Amino acid sequence: SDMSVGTTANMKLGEFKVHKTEGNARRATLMTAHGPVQTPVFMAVGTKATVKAMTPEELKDCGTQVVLGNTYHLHLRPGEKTIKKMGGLHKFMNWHGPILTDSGGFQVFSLSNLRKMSEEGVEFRSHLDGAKYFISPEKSMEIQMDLGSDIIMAFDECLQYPATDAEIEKSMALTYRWLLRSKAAMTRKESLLFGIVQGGLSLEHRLKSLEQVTSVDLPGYALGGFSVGEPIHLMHELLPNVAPKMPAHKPRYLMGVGTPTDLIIAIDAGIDMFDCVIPTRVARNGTIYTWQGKVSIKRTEYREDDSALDPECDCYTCKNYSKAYLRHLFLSGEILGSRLNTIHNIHFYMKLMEKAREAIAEGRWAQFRDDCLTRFVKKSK
Ligand SMILES: Nc1nc2c(CCNCC3CCCC3)c3[nH]c(NCCc4ccccc4)nc3cc2c(=O)[nH]1
Ligand SMILES: [Zn+2]
Repeated sequence: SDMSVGTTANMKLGEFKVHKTEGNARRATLMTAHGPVQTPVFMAVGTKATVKAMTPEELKDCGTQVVLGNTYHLHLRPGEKTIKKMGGLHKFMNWHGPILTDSGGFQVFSLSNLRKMSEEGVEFRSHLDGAKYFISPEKSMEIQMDLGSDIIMAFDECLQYPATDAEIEKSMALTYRWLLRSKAAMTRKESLLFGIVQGGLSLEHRLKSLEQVTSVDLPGYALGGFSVGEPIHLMHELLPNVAPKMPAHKPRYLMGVGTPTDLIIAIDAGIDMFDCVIPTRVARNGTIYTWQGKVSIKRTEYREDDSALDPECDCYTCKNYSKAYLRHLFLSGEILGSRLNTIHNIHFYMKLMEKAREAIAEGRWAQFRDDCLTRFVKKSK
């Protein structure tokens, strides 16, 4: 499995070692201050210093390697200065593996009632109590460094969809200037700064932003501006024309993506890292991902169904509970229902990535890709 690619001993901080490729897909290892990350990797979203409904031990048991923190939320509550005083985010949330934090820009645009944008940064009111805040590239770096993040995202502007060519050009130019300020302000040597490529859904602008952002020497690069309301096929069509053009020996992170099908398509295009709230969010709403497609646990047909969520899954939930019981918990609004469904969905996503890593390492990625796409796009029940 993951050790088939040999040892990660004597890898330097930030080193990205590509062990095997098959087409654009690659099996690699990224070394962080909190240990190696085996890629392709799905990273669990822990917005408010917790991956909702799961303990760190359960995350580890499901194969989680990296947890995401949220600069915007943690800045508002409890504040990065408090978390720093408590020993940093790893100690605060008792997660001692790698942590990646987003830079907060995307969250400001999607959560707060924005007050005003300027060259300097973004002024906004908190979605919690309406208090006024200001985030800039410098402030975002300060917050992420105070949190003790292993992978820090540059402060960018994520354009909504649709956007005109003029809006795209203006925004990606600002994102580039903010990247230079982010790099100048990120002085924490244990942290890896990733740049973010924008450019909307336009290949021409994507390649221009790619050229600008990758002209800045950084340990990794992300694709932002996707999964922002565009028809998903547009992203599927653009990825194979953009991802392979990103630096081959640096990690490629597709932000905010996605469903199991999205992950398979993106790995095939050359993406290494992913994050999305889908597996945790839809679990709490009773939607379960399985190797036979999606299951909606509330369906009446499961009322007396004694079988596991997924006969092909070996997670704690599938080994110990029936669909009937999980349907009962969901309909009763029981907290245990959220916990058990989340454990399964996170385990499924992590197992999907583990199988993808093994398939690439063993030269059978094309077969695995096609098998997954057949399984996942089958109608859901
Ligand atoms: N800096 C930055 N972040 C982006 C993010 C946030 C990624 N998760 C961050 C975690 C850190 C903590 C919180 C999240 C994105 N998320 C999405 N789509 C999510 C779409 C989605 C929403 C709800 C359900 C399913 C899909 N597109 C994104 C684009 C950008 C971007 O350009 N720049
Ligand atoms: Zn399971």
